[in-house]
Amino acid sequence: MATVEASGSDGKGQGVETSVTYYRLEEVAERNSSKEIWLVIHGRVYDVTRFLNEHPGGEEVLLELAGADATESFEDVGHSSDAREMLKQYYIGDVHPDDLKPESGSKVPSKDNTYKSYWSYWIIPIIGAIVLGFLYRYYTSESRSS
Ligand code: HEM
Repeated sequence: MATVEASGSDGKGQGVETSVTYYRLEEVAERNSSKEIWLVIHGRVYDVTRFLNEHPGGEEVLLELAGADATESFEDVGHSSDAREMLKQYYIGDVHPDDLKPESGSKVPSKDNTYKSYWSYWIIPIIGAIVLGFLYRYYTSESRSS
């Protein structure tokens, strides 16, 4: 089982391979100067302080996103697989589950909406057909009786 630290302050895994340190977004946001730069990419926290001068894309872009979620910018650049491999060196932990954007959560209501729209899509024509059936029977029975 993973050892979970609810709020890491030093980011050390204490040598346990399976341990995950969770960081609140507030903690990440504090690391936003050139002294210490943390970034969030795909829900993972990276300490890129020592990478600042080595980044082929320059230090400015990292400084701009310091303490924030850089997922979109990281993906927009189309980083190579080598760049993605490099991420591992700077990984210090995960964003606390309570702070994760409801990416999967938002799928549930959208599924619900699809479900609802699916029903409204079918129920209206079905009710319409039933009403038309009744009207047809009503008029045909009336014309027969007169
Ligand atoms: C720890 C995070 C990051 C790592 C390890 C990383 C690594 C790299 C590497 C290895 C390259 C060379 C090209 C490649 O191999 O893809 C690169 C280029 C670049 N990176 Fe990053 N990067 C990181 C974060 C970011 C972020 C957050 C941005 C924000 C926009 C960014 C913007 C760029 C740009 C603009 C280039 C230059 C692309 C080019 O000239 O073709 N990088 N990065």
